[in-house]
Amino acid sequence: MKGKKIEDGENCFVPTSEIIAVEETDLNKKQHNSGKWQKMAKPHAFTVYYVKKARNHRWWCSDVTFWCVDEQLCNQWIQALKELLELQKARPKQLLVYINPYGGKRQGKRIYEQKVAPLFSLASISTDVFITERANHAKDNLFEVNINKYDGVVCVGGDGMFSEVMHGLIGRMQKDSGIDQNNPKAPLVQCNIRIGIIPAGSTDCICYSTVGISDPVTSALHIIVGDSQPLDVSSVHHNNTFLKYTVSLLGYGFYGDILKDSEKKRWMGPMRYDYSGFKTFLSHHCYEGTISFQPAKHTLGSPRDKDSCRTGCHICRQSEQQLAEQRKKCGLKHEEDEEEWKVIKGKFLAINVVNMSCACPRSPKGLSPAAHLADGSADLILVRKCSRFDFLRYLVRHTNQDDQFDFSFVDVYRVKSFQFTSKLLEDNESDVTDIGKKHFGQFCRDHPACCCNIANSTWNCDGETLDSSAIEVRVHCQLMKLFARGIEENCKEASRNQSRVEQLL
Ligand SMILES: Nc1ncnc2c1ncn2[C@@H]1O[C@H](COP(=O)(O)OP(=O)(O)OP(=O)(O)O)[C@@H](O)[C@H]1O
Ligand SMILES: CCCCCCCCCCCCC/C=C/[C@@H](O)[C@H](CO)NC(=O)CCCCC
Ligand SMILES: [Ca+2]
Repeated sequence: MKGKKIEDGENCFVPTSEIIAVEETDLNKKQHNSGKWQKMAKPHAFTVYYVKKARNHRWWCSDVTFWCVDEQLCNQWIQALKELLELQKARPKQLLVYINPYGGKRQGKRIYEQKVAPLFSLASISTDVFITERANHAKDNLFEVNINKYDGVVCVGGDGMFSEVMHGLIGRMQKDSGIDQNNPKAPLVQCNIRIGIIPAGSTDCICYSTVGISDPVTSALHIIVGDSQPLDVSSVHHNNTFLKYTVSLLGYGFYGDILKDSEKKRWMGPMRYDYSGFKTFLSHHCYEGTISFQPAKHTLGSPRDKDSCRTGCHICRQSEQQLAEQRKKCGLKHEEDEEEWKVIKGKFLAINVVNMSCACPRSPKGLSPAAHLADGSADLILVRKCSRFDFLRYLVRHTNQDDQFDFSFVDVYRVKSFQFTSKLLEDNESDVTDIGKKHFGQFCRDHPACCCNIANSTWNCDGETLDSSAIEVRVHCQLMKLFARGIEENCKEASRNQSRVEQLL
């Protein structure tokens, strides 16, 4: 925390919504050997802790101390400011915190204890902290806990840990409402308990794409001020069996293969993705199959838009209104969907379905820079078979400002539902007696030199592996909420204005 001293004639402007706490100042701890109040016989003081916005969407906690001789006046100020804070009804008072001690660089516990817990305590937030001992511990616990006691759930970890907590919360919500998750057409019940993400994983793409930075203090402050960001969630089914939910990337081929390989190298920490990424790039496998999807006609945007989803996004707001109208009309009844399906067959290096941009420190604009957080759609990115050099050109564009969709071998669609069946499964279903296929080994029969893999790939579902050669995906508009506000526009400008006001007044 940084301290700030306001000298005579100087003023400070902070909106109440960005005040973290107000406290009487302990004069024994505070040095007051400079300034006009130094001459005060018996000074009284209070400190206001507030959000300071820095560059690149980073927030930190700053403070300013006010001094006066009149004790009563000082107390009146403290009281008045505390009353103003009480009016901030969206702020959480009681949180349930899950820490994955093994995510990312295994720093989750330290990050929480050193950077986050002191801020929660400053903001008078009570917490029940649960350190996980195994995978799915948090998810299982969410089915047992008295959830109504909490104003939110915080997960300290990476995308995988977030996914676990999300599955626990959504699953619990459906169970309590008697909704069968195995029915792919069931209208799911919205989850109103917000999730806060304290990034301590390897990619932290969900945090980065919803806050604009992967920084534990920034995320803690978004939780404290009670931000709320709705989020689309896609459900993944196979043959009327629920498999998983996804909010960031559902990827087959390249990203699935990276993940599968990297799971064996967890001991490497976040570096495992670089190692497996390089290996998978060299292997250059493509996969054959059939894709069907329903275009998302209800939303105004397109994946080729130049504008990205930002705080208060009008496209997401419009989807929210549509959702509310639909609920009024049909309640929880399933609405028959007659919309057309498009079918594409081919050989692909990567099939990616993204519910959000998937921006992360490795790729600051993400896999689909114009994807929206809460518009009820996902972007389907198809990377067809191409040369290694072309695929590298495509990948490099994830790291610079060039358009990664401007390639003849890349197609992108905004969809509301999607299906995939691998060629292998189609062949097995249509011709189970074709023994030659079973004996031919792993690679393409027609072109042994080509890299088309007859074996299936794996799905990368928010960083968790999922093996299924046929899936059915459906986007559920704004199924859940995060303690975030989306990425703020002109953050630098905002921070410059704040400091200008501070200097001027
Ligand atoms: N105590 C635990 N021991 C082992 N695994 C755990 C434990 N707690 C949670 N997990 C599992 O660890 C997996 C990975 O965790 P997490 O997402 O936090 O880190 P990561 O994979 O390094 O980061 P990212 O997902 O951002 O790439 C999750 O699937 C989660 O279910
Ligand atoms: C020559 C330079 C080429 C550089 C190419 C960089 C491309 C980076 C794109 C990153 C996209 C991340 C998508 C997010 C996926 C997460 O749900 C998942 C879980 O955390 N992470 C990964 O699968 C980890 C995926 C890691 C991929 C490397
Ligand atoms: Ca979306």
